[in-house]
Amino acid sequence: MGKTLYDKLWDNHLVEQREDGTALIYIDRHLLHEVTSPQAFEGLRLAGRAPWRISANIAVPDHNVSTDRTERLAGVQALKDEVSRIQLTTLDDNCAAFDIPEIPLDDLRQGIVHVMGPEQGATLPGMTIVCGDSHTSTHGALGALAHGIGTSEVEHVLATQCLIGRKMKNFRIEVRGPLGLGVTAKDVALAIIGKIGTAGGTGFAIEFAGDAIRGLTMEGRMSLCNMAIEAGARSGLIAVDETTLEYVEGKPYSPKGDEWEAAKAFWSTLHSDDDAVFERELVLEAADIKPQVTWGTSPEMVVDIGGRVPLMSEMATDTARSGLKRALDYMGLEEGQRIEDIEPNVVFIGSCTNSRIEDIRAAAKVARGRKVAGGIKQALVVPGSGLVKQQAEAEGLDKILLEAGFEWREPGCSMCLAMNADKLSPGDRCASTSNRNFEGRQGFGGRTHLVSPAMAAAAAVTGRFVDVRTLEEMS
Ligand SMILES: CC(C)[C@H](C(=O)O)[C@@H](O)C(=O)O
Ligand code: SF4
Repeated sequence: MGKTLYDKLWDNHLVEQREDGTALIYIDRHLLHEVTSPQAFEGLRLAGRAPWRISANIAVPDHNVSTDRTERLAGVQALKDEVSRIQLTTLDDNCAAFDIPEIPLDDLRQGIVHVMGPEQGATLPGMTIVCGDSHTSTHGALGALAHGIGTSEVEHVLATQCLIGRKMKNFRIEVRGPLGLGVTAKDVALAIIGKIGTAGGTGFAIEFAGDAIRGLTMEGRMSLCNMAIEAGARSGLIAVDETTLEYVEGKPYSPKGDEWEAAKAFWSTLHSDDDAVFERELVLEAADIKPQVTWGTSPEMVVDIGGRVPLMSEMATDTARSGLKRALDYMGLEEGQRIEDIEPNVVFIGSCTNSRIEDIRAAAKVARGRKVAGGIKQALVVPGSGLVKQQAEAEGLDKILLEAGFEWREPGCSMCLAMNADKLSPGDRCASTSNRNFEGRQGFGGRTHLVSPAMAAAAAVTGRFVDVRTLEEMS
């Protein structure tokens, strides 16, 4: 019987399979950030242990960093927020004490851990990759087995380079046919979650397949795998192809010379066999996927831009009715309200879902020659890393965005979650390219609508949600 891509990656890293279903797997790459590493380092300290394989680790600050240029230039010690300052200095101190390679805050390569990894070639096909962060699923876009771990597991991986786990089941989601103009990987991710729900992928590793997926750039593939966790799956995967190899070639940590040739030959085997068996399969037609907007407090509360908020009468059960009521109350929306009548007052373009160069290009394309609408009090564009920022500036994208009235910030998680100075105020309504719209996610009382970068930029320049495909430049 053939193997799935996930089966191959699992088997290649299996150290020991136990009869009770648990297994020990070897971890090739461990990414660290400031939020989930302090207790792990403390654990090592208390146990008198040292990291097992120093070179497998790479750390970067991202969640608590300031995205304000002046504050950034002043350095970590000058950071106004005390909690953030402690988090960041603790990461620096721990990396220094345990010899862990760290990309510091003032380094051009600094950025959101899930943007930095692939960019540096720290993420490579065929690897097992973990990080104390649920969006580690992002890295599966390169044909790696990648998932988030908890803080105690961070300590375990540091100490042993291994992880105890259970094999997941295989779920293939095939998206057939080309995506329409103005429809992006983000829309595919949201449409899938709208269909299967936030628990639809629980217990599975999802392999995204089909020509719509093969047609995505690496940036798009990362956006999609990033959101596998929002569909309940700890890992998202995409088979290695020419697009993957082209992306990986020449990255700082990528193999070179003969090693590159050998790696390439091996990586080319990293796809599901024709006769591989998936426990669950789903097929979607790309032509049916339109730009998506979430209206509620879970990523599965999502509709097409042309759609409307559900009606109470459409809910089948009392639980569904009270769930809808609660979401509508929090979001300040009416049942049946048209999405195109919703007016955000904040726009956030960034996060590990959508802060790569192609995302900034998409936003700038919509912003070019237009102005941020009067009702928008803040429109932030936050590149995912210093390298993305540099590339965008080389292409003049910062100028286009600034000209239109957007703010152009320093890299970090920013307004994706309220762990730094970029926050929504109670009642703010944000068109956001991030991945979670839970209550309070972007700040206490803040309301989040998840969209693609082009849709967020369109909302910024029109002051309401609008089908980006109807804006002149896109047609
Ligand atoms: C802080 C971290 C543990 C968390 C995660 O695991 O995802 C964060 O990145 C998030 O997006 O909520
Ligand atoms: S950008 Fe958001 S989702 Fe991604 S790692 Fe940071 S906080 Fe988590």
